[in-house]
Amino acid sequence: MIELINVTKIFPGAPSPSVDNVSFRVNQGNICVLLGPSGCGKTTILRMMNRLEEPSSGKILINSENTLKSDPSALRRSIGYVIQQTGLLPHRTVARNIALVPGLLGWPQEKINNRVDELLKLMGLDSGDIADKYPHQLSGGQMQRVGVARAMAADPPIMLMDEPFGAVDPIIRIRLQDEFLKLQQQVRKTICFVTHDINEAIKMADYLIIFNQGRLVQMGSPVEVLTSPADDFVLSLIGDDRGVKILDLTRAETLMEPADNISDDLLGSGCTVQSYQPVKLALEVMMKKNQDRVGVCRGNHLAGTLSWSDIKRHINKVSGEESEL
Ligand SMILES: Nc1ncnc2c1ncn2[C@@H]1O[C@H](COP(=O)(O)OP(=O)(O)OP(=O)(O)O)[C@@H](O)[C@H]1O
Repeated sequence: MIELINVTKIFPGAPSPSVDNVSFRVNQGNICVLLGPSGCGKTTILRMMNRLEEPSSGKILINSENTLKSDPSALRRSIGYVIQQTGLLPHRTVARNIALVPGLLGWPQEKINNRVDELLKLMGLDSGDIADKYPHQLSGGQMQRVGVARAMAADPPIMLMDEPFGAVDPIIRIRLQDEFLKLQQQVRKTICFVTHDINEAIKMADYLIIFNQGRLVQMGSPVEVLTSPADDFVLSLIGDDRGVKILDLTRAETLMEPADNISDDLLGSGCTVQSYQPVKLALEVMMKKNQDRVGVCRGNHLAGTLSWSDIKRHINKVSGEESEL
């Protein structure tokens, strides 16, 4: 749906390209996360997608159309854009901020009002309480939700999200991430999401693209990147605890031993997880219950068990370490 082909951006007077010969594709309905340290060119890439910047060379296709041949205003109205500072207009109420793009597109007022109400509900905001407030009267979390609602107002198929949850505290941030992932299950937008937070990247990404100094250094699913980092830079970016991060992405059923000869005692003890839940949760349940294995259930039925030694073996395998932990 979005494709970059050999895109380079050199700002006037800059000693080196901010974006250096970058090519990648974002598939429809996926969240593609651009990850990398500050200044590696992530924001510039997003801004080139909606023509707030122009590439020095190369091209960007959206639905196979070269964006440089489209009308920039029409292009921007067809793409939702969320930035860290939310970009809300301070002199407009929440409702009028959300109504901005539908208004520019000439929607009838009643349709706009209904859409504003619908979006506030979707974002878990009480319309009666918040619609007539101004941005400075909102909490950080509310402001970020309104920023996302505004970007979604005209139901664009593509959303560009630049550190959209960066300005809130870690607890609200996790809540906003969870809410957004739940919402994405319903709306299935094509999303390019920028962050420099590895944990956020792993959590949000269907597909991860890593940059260093304007260059693309690795792309793949979070599990692929964690299990096979391309070089020392990626290794340092993802951190020493990549084994633990993988446990958060691995479903309990993939490591369990089948339940053939096991009694159902574990079921009674509450020392269980569901088959689709992450191995990391299984580890937490084990520690809480002071056990060295958990039951892995499908619904009410015990499908297998997962032991501490199964998990250790897995961590050693993905970390490529010979030694026992
Ligand atoms: N308008 C501009 N003029 C000149 N240089 C710019 C401009 N915009 C960005 N740059 C430079 O391009 C490089 C990449 O910046 P960019 O904002 O894309 O990085 P980033 O990875 O998004 O960083 P951050 O995570 O800090 O937002 C930086 O060196 C920055 O100084």
